[in-house]
Amino acid sequence: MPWQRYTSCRWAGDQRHIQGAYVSDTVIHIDNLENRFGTTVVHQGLNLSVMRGEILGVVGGSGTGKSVLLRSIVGLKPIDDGDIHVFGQRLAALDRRQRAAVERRFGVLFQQGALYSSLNLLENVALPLVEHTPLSRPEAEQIARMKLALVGLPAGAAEQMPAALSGGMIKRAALARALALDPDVLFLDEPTAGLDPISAARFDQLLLTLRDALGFSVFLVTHDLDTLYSVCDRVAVLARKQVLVADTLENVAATQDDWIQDYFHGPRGRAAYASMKENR
Ligand SMILES: Nc1ncnc2c1ncn2[C@@H]1O[C@H](COP(=O)(O)OP(=O)(O)OP(=O)(O)O)[C@@H](O)[C@H]1O
Repeated sequence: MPWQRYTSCRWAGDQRHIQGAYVSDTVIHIDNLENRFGTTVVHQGLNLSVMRGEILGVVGGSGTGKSVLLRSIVGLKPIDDGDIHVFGQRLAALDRRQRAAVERRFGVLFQQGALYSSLNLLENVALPLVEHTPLSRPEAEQIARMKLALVGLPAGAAEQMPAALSGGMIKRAALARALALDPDVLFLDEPTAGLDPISAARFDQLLLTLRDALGFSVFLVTHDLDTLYSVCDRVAVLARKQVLVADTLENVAATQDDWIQDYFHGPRGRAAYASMKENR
């Protein structure tokens, strides 16, 4: 029983105070992960945990393997070594049916939004419900309308095609689809990329509000320093094939590492920090 193994580990009983709420569980634990493409080693000896209810920001230079890490957890990239435990279950030990049950508890928003261009917003959001639940199409569409409202889209948006929408609306619709099955963990790959600063800030605020209301955990790959400062409980830095540090933003920013110092204390980092202080 893999979960029994956890009970003797330091992080199993770890209690953290995250934005006003105590969380006491690890939902994802990655142990000694290795990922390769041919002779290119992307991850080696990578360790990381995601705690229940937290928003974990994942940062690192381009090509350090943030998206590959996300894809490994959600089952889109077979890992080459190590272990990933999700909800106390070792992924490699699960059969197809068990794995599908775990993956059903994930919501994923990919970098490009990834809506089906031939389906309107309502059909896009209803699709996972039609495919993965016994709901009838009218029932699925009723829930899809609620999800579209939840992310702040007007009722009239349901019948619109993705091509007719702004970037911010597409991100919201993609978020509605990621939330369709009421996930326990939401995976977001650069959700604010390509958005203007006002739309990006609104998206960040929406994410925070939904997390506080619904209590899911978030694995958030981002380059956006404003997002890190405004929504993340902890930040993990990927560098040199591993997670260099995973801690509060304050502790991460104080870590003595050239990339971290450049990233958090360069001009953009200082501006994001100043903006966060101003908005508090
Ligand atoms: N399907 C693939 N085949 C071969 N190599 C790949 C594949 N997917 C990713 N890689 C390589 O893995 C490495 C990590 O890629 P990944 O997309 O995870 O980086 P990233 O940190 O998300 O980068 P960015 O911040 O630029 O999006 C890169 O060197 C990339 O070329």
